[in-house]
Amino acid sequence: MITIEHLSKTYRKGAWALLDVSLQLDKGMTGLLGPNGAGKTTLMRILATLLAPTSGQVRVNGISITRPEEIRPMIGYLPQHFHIYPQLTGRDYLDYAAAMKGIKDREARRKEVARLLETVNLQDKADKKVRTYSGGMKQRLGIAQALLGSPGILIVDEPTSGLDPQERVRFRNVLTRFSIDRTVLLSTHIVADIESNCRRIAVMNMGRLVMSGTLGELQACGNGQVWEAVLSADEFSRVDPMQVVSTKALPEGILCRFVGKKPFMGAYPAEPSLEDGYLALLRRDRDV
Ligand SMILES: Nc1ncnc2c1ncn2[C@@H]1O[C@H](COP(=O)(O)OP(=O)(O)OP(=O)(O)O)[C@@H](O)[C@H]1O
Repeated sequence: MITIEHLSKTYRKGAWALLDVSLQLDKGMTGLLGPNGAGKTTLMRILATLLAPTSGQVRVNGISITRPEEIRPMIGYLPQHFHIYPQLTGRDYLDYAAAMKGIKDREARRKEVARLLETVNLQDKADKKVRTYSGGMKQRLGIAQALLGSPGILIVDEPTSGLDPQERVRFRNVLTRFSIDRTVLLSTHIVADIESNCRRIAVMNMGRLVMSGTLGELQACGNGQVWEAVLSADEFSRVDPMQVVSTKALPEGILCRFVGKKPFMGAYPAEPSLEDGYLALLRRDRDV
């Protein structure tokens, strides 16, 4: 369990990258959602003890992150961008990463690496060089690296950007399996990644936590805020494009969806999706 209390971070001469964030993360997968620059990576790097906060407290299973040597064995971290030497094989890379994590005994390392290669379903490619891996295979290798030593907490930063849909689904399934008996924090700006995986959601915007709750609660943020209308091409050309969140071509015209205030008289109310709830929440936050 992770308890975050009044956490703030400012980079040198910068604005607040995090401002007074308080949040509790329990077992299971929590989705961390937010637009670019919301503060997700900053928060995750602090939790992984790679960055010191400016103020506030974080406890991992009751231990303060001011004691990183005690925290690090409990946490696996997959950063947004991670470097693997392309000349190494997947197996050699994991062996190296296991040595860096302090698994000194060669036989113990061999067993741990074999176990993780199987877990992320890379055993057939284990002895191929990383430069021959697809994006999804590299991400799975990244997850294997984060799982070295079986940490109870997994922090994964925007894992599916750049993956094709098939790889995304495979990667999500691997993560879902791990979240059953672990605390997993998964950051993304792709709402669909959260929808299929997460029990709970935290939404950040401009360094602040603007919502924390269930998927249903986020979806409900769109209640009374979602509108649809079928427009002709001419009518569509006169609509402010910033107001339209999606369109669909129909035989009778263009079905447009709007989030926010009723855009014009002829628009009719529609049921919000999770994405609509998220957009409504961000718009409300921007307008206050
Ligand atoms: N090393 C740094 N030095 C100065 N400012 C930084 C640094 N890293 C991040 N920031 C700033 O802190 C804020 C939060 O950035 P952060 O990377 O945490 O957001 P994010 O939600 O992870 O964004 P993205 O989805 O684009 O990865 C941004 O305004 C960013 O410009």
